[in-house]
Amino acid sequence: MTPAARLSAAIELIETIDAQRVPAAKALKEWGTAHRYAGSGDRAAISGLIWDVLRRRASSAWLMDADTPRARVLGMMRLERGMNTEAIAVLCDGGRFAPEPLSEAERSALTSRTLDGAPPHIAGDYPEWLDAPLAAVFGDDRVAEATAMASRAPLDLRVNTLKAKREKVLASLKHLGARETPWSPIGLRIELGADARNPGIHAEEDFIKGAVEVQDEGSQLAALFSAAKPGEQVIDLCAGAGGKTLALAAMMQGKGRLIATDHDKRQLAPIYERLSRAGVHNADVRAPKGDTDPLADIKASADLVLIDAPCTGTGTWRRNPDAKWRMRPGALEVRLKDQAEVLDRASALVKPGGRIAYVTCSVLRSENGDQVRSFLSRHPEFSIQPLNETASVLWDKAEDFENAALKSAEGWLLTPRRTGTDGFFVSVLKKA
Ligand SMILES: C[S@@+](CC[C@H](N)C(=O)[O-])C[C@H]1O[C@@H](n2cnc3c(N)ncnc32)[C@H](O)[C@@H]1O
Repeated sequence: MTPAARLSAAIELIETIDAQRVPAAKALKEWGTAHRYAGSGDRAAISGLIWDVLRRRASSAWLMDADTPRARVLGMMRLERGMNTEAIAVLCDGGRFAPEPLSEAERSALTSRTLDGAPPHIAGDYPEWLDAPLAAVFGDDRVAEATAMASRAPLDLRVNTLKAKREKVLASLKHLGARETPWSPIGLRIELGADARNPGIHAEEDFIKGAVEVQDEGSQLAALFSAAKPGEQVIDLCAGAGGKTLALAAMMQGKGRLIATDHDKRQLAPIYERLSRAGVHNADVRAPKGDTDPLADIKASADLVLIDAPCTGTGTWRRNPDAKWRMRPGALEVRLKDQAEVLDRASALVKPGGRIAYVTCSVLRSENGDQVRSFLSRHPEFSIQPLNETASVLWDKAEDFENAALKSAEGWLLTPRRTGTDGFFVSVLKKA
C-alpha cells in the first residue's frame, strides 16, 4: 500500500470507530481480517496513524475547525507528525486509493490555525470532565503535562538481575537501539517509531531466557521504592500478571518469601509462566478459591505489602490513548472504593515495623494523596515514610530524581513530562 492509501484506510477506520463506537484495537483487528492483502508493514503504519489520531483527537479537530474523521487525521498529520500543508497535499491528491484533495478550508486551517486560545482540555487532549482534577494536581502546567501524557511511549525493559547484568543485556540488544534508562539502575529503553511496529522483543534470546521483561521505568521505580530485601516476607496483594512480583523477586535475590495474590484469579493466569521464565523459586502464587481468603493464615507478619492498586490508569494514557476517551466518572468511583478496601486489607497483614507500598498508575489526587490521607485517618498506627528516604534507593540519581518528580505530602508522583516514565504515584506507609 502507498502512504496515501494507508492514510485513506486510517480515515475509513476512524469512521468505523466513530460510527460503531468500538475500541480501536478491535476495529484494527477486524480491518486486518477483512484486508488480508495488507502486509505487516501496512498494518503497523495504519495502527500508528490510528493511535496518533486518538492521542491528538481534540486538538486535531480544533486545529481543523471540524470534528470529522478526515479532519482529525489531517490535523494529526500537522500536529503530531509535524507535516506542513504541502506535504499533506501531496498525500491527498485524489488519486486511486488516495484521500480526496484538500479543500480551501482545509488548506487554510492547516496553514494558519493554531491551538492558541484552545481550552486546556482541547490543547492537552483529555476529556473535559477531568479538567478540574488535573488542574488540582498540575495547575497551569496541566496542558504541558497532558500533552506529554498524549505523546508516544518508548519500550522499556527491566533486566532480571536473577539471571543477567544490565551491561551484558545492553550489549546484546544494541541492534534494537537499546540504551540505559535515566533512573532505574536495571532499566533499558528502546525508542519506537511512528508506526506501531514493535521491535520483536519477545523473539529475542534474552527475553526467551528470562534475562529481560517488558516493564515501564516508572513501574520499575515503584517496585524499587518499596525496598524489598532478601529474607523478607513480602506480599504482592494486587499481583495481576505479575509485573511487580517479578521485580520484587529480583530485589529479594531468591531469599525470603514472596506471596502473590489477586482478587481475580484470571488476572493471575500469565504469572506462572513468567515466574518460571524469570527463574523465580521463592514465590507462592495464591489464587482465590470461592469465598475463602487465600491469605487467611497471615496475621500481621509481613515485612512489606505492595499494593499495585486497581486504578483509572490515567498515568498510562500514552500507551493506551483510546482508554483516555473512554474513561467515565463512574469508573473512578468504583476504583476509589476498591483502593480503600485493599489498603484496609493490607493494614492487617503488615507486622509492626513493617510497611505498605501503595502504588497507582494514576495522576489523580483522589486515587493518590487523598486515598493515603483517608487511610491514615482510619489507621493512625501508620505514617508516611519521608520521601527522600524512599528515593534514596536511587543512590547517585536520587537528588536529580527529587528535582524532577512531583512531591506531595503523601508521596512521589512520576509523569511522562517530569520523569519520562508513565504516570505513577508511590507512597510508603510504615506501621508503628
Ligand atoms: C494495576 S493492576 C496490577 C498489575 C500488576 N501488579 C502488574 O504489575 O502486572 C491491579 C490489579 O488489582 C486487582 N484487584 C482489584 N481489586 C482488588 C482487591 N480488592 N484485592 C486484590 N486485588 C484487586 C485487579 O484484578 C488487577 O489485577
